[in-house]
Amino acid sequence: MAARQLKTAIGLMSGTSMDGIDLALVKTDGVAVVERGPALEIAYDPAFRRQLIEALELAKRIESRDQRPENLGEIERELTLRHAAAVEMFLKRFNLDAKDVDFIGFHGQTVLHRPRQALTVQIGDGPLLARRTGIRVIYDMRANDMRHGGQGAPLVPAYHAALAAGLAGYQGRNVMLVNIGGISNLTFIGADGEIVAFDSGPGNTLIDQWVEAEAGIPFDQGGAIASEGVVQAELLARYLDQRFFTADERISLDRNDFLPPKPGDLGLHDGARTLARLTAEAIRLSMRHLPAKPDLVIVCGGGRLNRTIMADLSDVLAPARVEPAEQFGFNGGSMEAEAWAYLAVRASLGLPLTFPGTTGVLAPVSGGVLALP
Ligand SMILES: Nc1ncnc2c1ncn2[C@@H]1O[C@H](COP(=O)(O)OP(=O)(O)OP(=O)(O)O)[C@@H](O)[C@H]1O
Ligand SMILES: CC(=O)N[C@H]1[C@@H]2OC[C@@H](O2)[C@@H](O)[C@@H]1O[C@H](C)C(=O)O
Repeated sequence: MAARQLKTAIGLMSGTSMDGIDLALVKTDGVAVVERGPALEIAYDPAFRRQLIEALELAKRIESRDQRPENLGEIERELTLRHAAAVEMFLKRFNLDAKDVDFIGFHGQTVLHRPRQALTVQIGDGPLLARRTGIRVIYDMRANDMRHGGQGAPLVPAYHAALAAGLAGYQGRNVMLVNIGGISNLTFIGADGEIVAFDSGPGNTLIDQWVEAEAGIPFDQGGAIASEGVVQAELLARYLDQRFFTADERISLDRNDFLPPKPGDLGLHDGARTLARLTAEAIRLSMRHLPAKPDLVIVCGGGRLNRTIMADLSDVLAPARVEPAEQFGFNGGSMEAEAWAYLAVRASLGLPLTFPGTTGVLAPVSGGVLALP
């Protein structure tokens, strides 16, 4: 059989933390990940971050996915132009030309996600991005999954599985990849190759909102604030009592499904400590949906840099080995962007992006919309 042709793609991710744009280049045949290229993160300035927070508020009024209430359309345009500028910067930085790139995989910014209503909205204008960059863009990769009964998230598991397929020393073992971004999600790859994935609870978003409200800082660097606090058992129990942690069904999450604690007597440190523990306990409890326990847990996303979360995770998942992605030669900060590059190539070939075991979709489906320059 002739070898599949390799494609070069750049993935663009603006995640639920709304901290910036992650970019990564991947060369792939859409099956095996052949080569992971450079990655870059471009932070949003605080003013644009405020606009995105406003966008989440405006989006609450959306009833059908094309609606853009008030100035949401303008924010979408601004977001797209920032992505175009980010691509330009990426190409320049790594000495690449637009014609070296076959596809951009464009996530956009999720502003609303209501899987029960089969409604998911990512702002981001694919055709505008294609015109600005001169590169073919594949965007809106979640919608087709939802049309076929899926949760519309997570989509990264196909990429996690491709990475795990090359993992030395753990073939024939149960491996789990956990992404701790704003929200956390996990992919279990069983010793027999079975893939099960789902959103696993709040990641960093509550911690970010808490330290911002209490101390005016955007995140708990290294988990240092949390490390000085004490877990407040009652508050933790109240969070874990929510349906998400007790129901049999698996459901994907919207950023607003969990809210930070109310300011009051709790205090900065104890709040951050309790929320870090919540992140770990949420992952542990979500694992009730898995067919077996993992031997190895690989952590990616910004939360891997929070030492309090990592220590809690090792604690609650023992005896599993818990390691940051870098321990296995992966880039834990760019994995979602890499995934969007990989998924764009898969979409271009009509290969499935999601599976019954990942989003609950009725049958494996492809997805995405192609925009030409
Ligand atoms: N050095 C650090 N120490 C502690 N936490 C960090 C550090 N760097 C990043 N983070 C946390 O990680 C978050 C960003 O993580 P990431 O970029 O993986 O999220 P995202 O991609 O926006 O979210 P999602 O995966 O939910 O879409 C930050 O908001 C912050 O809370
Ligand atoms: C609707 C949406 O944007 N969901 C995000 C969010 O952030 C993490 C988690 O919730 C995950 O399900 C998903 O993103 C990743 C990239 C995914 O689809 O795999």
